[in-house]
Amino acid sequence: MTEPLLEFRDVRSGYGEAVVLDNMSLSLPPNGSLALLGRNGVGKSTLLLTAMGFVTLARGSIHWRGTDISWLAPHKRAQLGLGWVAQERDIFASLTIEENLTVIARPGRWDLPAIYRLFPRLADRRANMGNQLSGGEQQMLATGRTLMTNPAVLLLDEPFEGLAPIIVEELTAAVRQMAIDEGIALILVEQHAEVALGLTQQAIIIERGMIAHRAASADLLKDSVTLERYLGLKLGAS
Ligand SMILES: Nc1ncnc2c1ncn2[C@@H]1O[C@H](COP(=O)(O)OP(=O)(O)OP(=O)(O)O)[C@@H](O)[C@H]1O
Repeated sequence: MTEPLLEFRDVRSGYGEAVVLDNMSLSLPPNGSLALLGRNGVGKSTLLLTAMGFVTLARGSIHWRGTDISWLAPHKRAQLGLGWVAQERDIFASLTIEENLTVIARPGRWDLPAIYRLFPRLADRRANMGNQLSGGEQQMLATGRTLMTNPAVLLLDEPFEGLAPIIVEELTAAVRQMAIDEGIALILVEQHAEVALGLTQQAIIIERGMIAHRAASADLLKDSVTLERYLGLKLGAS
């Protein structure tokens, strides 16, 4: 059996005394893709922050290719190949697009030409400053900047939030290319469940910090009862 790329074993984590995630066990194979679904505030972003080491573990362990990384600092996890794209996007406002892309780059197949092929909008605006970008361009830049570190897994936190439908389509195509064509593993936190399920192989639904449901994404997409029960989603109406 292939060793998982990233594994959570019975993880409990949170902020200070407040437990947000509990009994969290999941396993992401190399080239795997996982949608994290759930209503607002159930702990999806906290799961990504826990994977990166920004949120401290209270119990359990986190493993990368079989090695326990539970106590490794976030920048060390990034060096191992965990590529996190924050919900806030965190663009450097006083740097150009090109400078934003190269500032934390590491050698690999994702270099400037590859990012510009994936996001032609960024190529057109390469000299624009970070504070002169639309929300969609910021998201492309945040994603491109993380790809420039040549990660083995991308952790995307609500990448489509607040974006116009045409931009969502462009980004969806890019994510599909990364995940399906390029084989980068992916954990995708997303409010648009139908979009997330269309981009991933597996899905979990989180409720009050615990896994309430696991399924293959294609199966969950057809499971209107579960989607409505946990997400309040009526199929075709999202
Ligand atoms: N820095 C923090 N300090 C204390 N509590 C926090 C902090 N960040 C998040 N929380 C709390 O942790 C819980 C889970 O938040 P989290 O952002 O992980 O949820 P989420 O599922 O990603 O929600 P959303 O879809 O709204 O982003 C919430 O109750 C939230 O208020």
